[in-house]
Amino acid sequence: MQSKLKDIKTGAKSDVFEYPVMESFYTIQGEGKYQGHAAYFIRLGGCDVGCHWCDVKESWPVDTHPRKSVIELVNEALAFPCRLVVITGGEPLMHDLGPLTEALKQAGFQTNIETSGVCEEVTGTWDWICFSPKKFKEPNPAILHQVNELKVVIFHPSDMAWATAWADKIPAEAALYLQPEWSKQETINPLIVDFVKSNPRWRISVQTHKFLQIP
Ligand SMILES: C[S@@+](CC[C@H](N)C(=O)[O-])C[C@H]1O[C@@H](n2cnc3c(N)ncnc32)[C@H](O)[C@@H]1O
Ligand SMILES: Nc1nc2[nH]cc(C(=O)O)c2c(=O)[nH]1
Ligand code: SF4
Ligand SMILES: [Mg+2]
Repeated sequence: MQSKLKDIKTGAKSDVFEYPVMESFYTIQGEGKYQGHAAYFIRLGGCDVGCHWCDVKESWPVDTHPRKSVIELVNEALAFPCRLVVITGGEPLMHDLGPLTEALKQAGFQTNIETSGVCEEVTGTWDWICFSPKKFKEPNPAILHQVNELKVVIFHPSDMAWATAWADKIPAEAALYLQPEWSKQETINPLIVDFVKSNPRWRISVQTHKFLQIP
């Protein structure tokens, strides 16, 4: 295990650097480009974006979750056969993800992130950034040029124009997804089906893990 990495801000050794962890679990990525891939998820605590339809509101507090060190998190991930880690939350970019992602990469993991892009700074070394902007809090524009996947949740028909305008702000090769808000599929699915048939650069992402009844 690596023990010489230092956190760029605090100088703390990465193996003792700690994060609030709501949960971590081995599952199948249910959404977006990596849907269907086995992945180890690390869900960090803390989010102040306030989406009223958020499906993991228990993640919002930053102080109530047990803290785990980089070395613990990497060792837990290494216990499973896949070498794909997804860091999510909460809003994971609330934290300095440099030490965690550097250690994960040194251990041989692909590092993917799920983020709203709301952060002071985009930290971490990423193989895949899934950017899911929200109307409720402006993302940091610094993330835009690094985006690999845009995945916008559609709750109301009026979200469509807001969602699709983001495509002009990110790299042309980014994968584009519309994801129905889980409780609104009856009204939203027909809309996004028609939209993608007319705009085939876009794709649909449904939360397949919920249909499969897995974490
Ligand atoms: C829980 S969030 C955590 C990561 C980050 N805070 C974000 O919002 O991207 C993970 C993904 O779930 C999506 N999501 C959250 N609640 C949802 C819901 N009720 N229906 C559909 N997607 C949802 C988010 O947009 C995001 O793409
Ligand atoms: N299986 C599974 N796939 C996911 N993709 C994004 C998720 C998230 O909450 O960030 C998620 C999740 O919670 N479970
Ligand atoms: S940004 Fe993500 S974690 Fe935060 S409230 Fe919205 S969906 Fe939930
Ligand atoms: Mg989820």
